[in-house]
Amino acid sequence: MIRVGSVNYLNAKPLIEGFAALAPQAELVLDLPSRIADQLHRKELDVALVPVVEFFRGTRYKIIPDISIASHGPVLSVTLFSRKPWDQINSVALDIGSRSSAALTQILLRKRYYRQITLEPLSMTSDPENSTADAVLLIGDRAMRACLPGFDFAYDLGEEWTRWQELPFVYAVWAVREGVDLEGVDEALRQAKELGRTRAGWIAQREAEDLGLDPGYCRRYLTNIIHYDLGKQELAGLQQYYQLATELGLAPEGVQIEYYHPKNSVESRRR
Ligand SMILES: C=C(O[C@@H]1C=C(C(=O)O)C=C[C@H]1O)C(=O)O
Repeated sequence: MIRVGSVNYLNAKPLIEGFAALAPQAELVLDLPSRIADQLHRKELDVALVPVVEFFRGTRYKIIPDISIASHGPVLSVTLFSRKPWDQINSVALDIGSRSSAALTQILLRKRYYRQITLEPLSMTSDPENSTADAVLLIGDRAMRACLPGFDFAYDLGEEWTRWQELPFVYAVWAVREGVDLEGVDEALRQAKELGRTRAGWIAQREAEDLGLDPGYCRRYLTNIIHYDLGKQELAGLQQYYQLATELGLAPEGVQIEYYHPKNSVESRRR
C-alpha cells in the first residue's frame, strides 16, 4: 500500500480529484500542510503534497514533475492581517498549518521591510482577533473566510511576492521519499490533476457548501487564481524563494531539485 498525504484545503482538491479510483493501490491521508510534512519526515507517508520549504528541509526528496500549487499574483487564501503597516510590524502570530507562507512572511518582513520580528504560533482553534501580535498570518480555507475587521490591513502574500519579485510563488509540491517506488501512483496523480482541471466547477460547487463560501467565488479561485503547473516561471520563483530562505536560515543550503522517475521508465533505464 502506497501512503499518500495531501493538504485538506480547497486549493488542493483539484490535485486529488478522482484519485481513489485512479490509484486503488494507494491510501490517502488528508491533513493540514504542516502535519502532512511532519508525517512525510517521519516516514509515515511515501509521497505527500508538502509546503515547498519542507521539500528543501527533507532528506533527498524527489518532486513529481509538472505539478504544484502556485499563484501568479493575488492568491486570496494567504493573508497577513495586520494592525500596522508593513514597516511598523514587530510581532506576528503564524498559522500552525503553514510552513511555506510562514517562511514567506519572515522573508517579506526581514528582506523587504528590514524588520526584526518576534514570532508566535496561532493554533487552529484560537480566535485571531484575540491575538496580541501586531499581525496574524492565516492560510487556506480559514483565510478565505476570515474578515477580521479589528485589523486595519489585509496583505495578500501572493500579490506581495509577485509585485516584489515579478515571479510566481509556489506553495506546495508532491514530494517523494528517497528510495520509494510509487508503483504508478505518480501517473495517477498526473491524471487526477488533469481531471481536477476540467472538473473545477463541480469541485467548487461540491466544496462550497461545507466551506460556507460562495460557489462562484470558489470556482474562480480554482480556475483563475490557483495555478497547478510547475513550469519554467514557477521554478524561477521557487529558486528565488529558496535562495532567500537559506539566507535567513529557514532552509538548508545546497539542496538540488530532483524529479521522481518511475524505476522502470525509459529515462531511469538509460541511467
Ligand atoms: C495557497 C495556499 O497554499 C497552501 C499553503 C501552504 C503553506 O503555507 O505552507 C502549504 C500548502 C498549500 O496548500 C493556501 O492554503 O492558501
